[in-house]
Amino acid sequence: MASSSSNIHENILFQSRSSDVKLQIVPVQQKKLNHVTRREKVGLSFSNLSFTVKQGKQDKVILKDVSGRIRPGELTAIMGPSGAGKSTLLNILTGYKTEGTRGEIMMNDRVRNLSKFRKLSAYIMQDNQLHGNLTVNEAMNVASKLKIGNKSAKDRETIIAEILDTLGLLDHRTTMTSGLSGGQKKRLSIALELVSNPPIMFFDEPTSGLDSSSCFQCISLLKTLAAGGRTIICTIHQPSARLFEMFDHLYTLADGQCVYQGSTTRLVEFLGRLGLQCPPYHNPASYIIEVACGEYGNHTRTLVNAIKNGKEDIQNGQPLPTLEITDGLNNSEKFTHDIKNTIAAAVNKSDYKFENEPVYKSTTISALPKDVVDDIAKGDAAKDDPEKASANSALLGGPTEETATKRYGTSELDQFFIILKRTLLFSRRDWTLMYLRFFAHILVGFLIGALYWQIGNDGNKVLSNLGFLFFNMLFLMYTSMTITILSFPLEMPVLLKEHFNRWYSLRSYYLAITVSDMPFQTIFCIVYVAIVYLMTAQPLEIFRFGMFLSACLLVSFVAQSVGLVVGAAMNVQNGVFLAPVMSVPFLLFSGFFVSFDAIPIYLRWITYLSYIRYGFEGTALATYGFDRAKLQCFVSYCHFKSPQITLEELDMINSSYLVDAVALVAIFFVLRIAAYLFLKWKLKTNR
Ligand SMILES: Nc1ncnc2c1ncn2[C@@H]1O[C@H](COP(=O)(O)OP(=O)(O)OP(=O)(O)O)[C@@H](O)[C@H]1O
Repeated sequence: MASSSSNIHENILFQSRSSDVKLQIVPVQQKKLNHVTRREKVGLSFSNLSFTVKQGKQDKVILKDVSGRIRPGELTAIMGPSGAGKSTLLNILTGYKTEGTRGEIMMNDRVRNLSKFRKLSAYIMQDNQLHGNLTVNEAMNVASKLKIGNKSAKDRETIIAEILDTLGLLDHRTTMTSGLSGGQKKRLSIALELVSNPPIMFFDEPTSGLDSSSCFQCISLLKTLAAGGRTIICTIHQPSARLFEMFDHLYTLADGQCVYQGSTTRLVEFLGRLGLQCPPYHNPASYIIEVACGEYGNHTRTLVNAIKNGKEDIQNGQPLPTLEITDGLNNSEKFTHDIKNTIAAAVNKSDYKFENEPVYKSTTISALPKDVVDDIAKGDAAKDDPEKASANSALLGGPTEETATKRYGTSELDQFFIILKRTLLFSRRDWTLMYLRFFAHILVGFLIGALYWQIGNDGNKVLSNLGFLFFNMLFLMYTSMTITILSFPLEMPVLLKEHFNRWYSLRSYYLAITVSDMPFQTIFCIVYVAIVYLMTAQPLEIFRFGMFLSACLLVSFVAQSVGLVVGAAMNVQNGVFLAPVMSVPFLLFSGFFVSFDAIPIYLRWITYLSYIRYGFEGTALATYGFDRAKLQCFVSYCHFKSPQITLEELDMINSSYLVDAVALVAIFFVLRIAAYLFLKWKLKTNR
């Protein structure tokens, strides 16, 4: 009976939704990850973990001295009412949150080295964070090149096929990520991380937004991953009874304290001992949440004391803890004292072990496919024998030299090229980023060309021509800046996830995105400048055109850098408002509205910061400088017939094009470095 149910589960798990009808006739295939890199098993324990945030002048304690233990080969659920601290605990365990945290986190019974831990773990966040403009295959290729770039292309291909097959995504290889269903996106997020076969995986609400069937598929998948020897931890709100029984281990929080830790099958018994009888046919998962919410009276302290705030771990076959009579307060102070002594002894001896050694057994094991059960059994049997273990399990095996020493799966130079290629690929597919921008440049180019038609050599229309030069700056500034402000913050969540999961360094990423848009921006700018330059009849001399174009290009690159700084420092809403507002002084002090001499001395410094001024001056010098011959005059008197007079009026007679160009290059570099620093800061503070 159990075996047939497991077959059905497996079928449901690995068939696409559209092929439900074939469910009964497709033979069950053994789906195992045989080619992924073998990694060591990771067990995690924590003791007296507290998390405090500042709220105004006061400290708010969110986690209160909780302890716990999470074993490899088990699927662990962190449950609790809303606001109990589930996400906070998960974020601390992943290493995503470090500030404001107190307490010990141990990895395989040794004090955790966060850097080493991050190499072994993967954090799959709630909102999937995928690039919509890549196909499943492309996304997998990028992940594999970044994470296991040392393997041959053929090996990577095999691993990708194996993972996609196992996760039921093989038929969707060519589907765009944006076209996947919620459950498929979740599976793709898992597949991307599975490439490097992390022994410990964290999931923040993996079932949120999924229908009940997809929830079941998702949890079944996590169960299968756990059965392979991995440590799987996820937060979950309130699973159905069917989902709940798939978890091996339950960690329940209420008001920042642990109210239950142990096997899911012992929960009802544990609560019963404390006089909290779960009604028959009532979902135990709902019942513990109701108890934690205080629907049956305030039992939080009793539960916290009974489970010793997570120090007790109720496993199958282990006696339930006896309820200690206390003064009614939780025992955390006593525990803190105890554990500090234990840790101090451990640091001296380096052999710290948790109170209760794990009893590694799952009562829901019969719900799993047979090969998975075999794996668990082998893992169990080989537990005390590392050699046996590495031979038997898909996951086991000590860390290789590589995983032990290298921070990333590939060199930073390779990372740069892989990210560059990926960015170019989805830029090419991004309608707004590419085609709309291209059409906007052409359209505005022709409009401006028509408006200022053939005025460039007319001595009577010099002021209008200066207006044209200024408008060029305005247009190039806004288009380059706003597109970056709009698109860059959208990248942030993906960057946060990938960078946290050690796909690449921030340096490689930043360099790649810095370089990636330049070719497109250059082409758009050349097309625009060529159109307006010819239509407005500016001097037809190659060197003047070259200088004019260079000044325009530099201004658009600088404006793009401003967009990057704003995009890195704030969200889209604030950026879209603030960036244009902040640009106003630069426009005012560009030299077009007020000449330099007319500006009050105490405000002149702003002109030195105005990149628009350097751009405007550069194009004006390219147009009227370098001994340009007198303009034509079609009326009786043209005041600006001589280009010299125009430059004198603009206070540019002694200006140097070279100085303008160097200033623009310098501002460009300063802004790019500033954007990098903002990004670095944001990656830190966003956690
Ligand atoms: N940075 C912070 N500043 C202030 N309060 C915070 C901060 N982070 C978390 N909290 C508070 O801590 C409590 C626990 O938050 P957490 O997100 O961990 O809860 P949760 O159990 O995951 O809730 P939910 O199920 O609703 O997501 C909440 O009351 C939350 O408002």
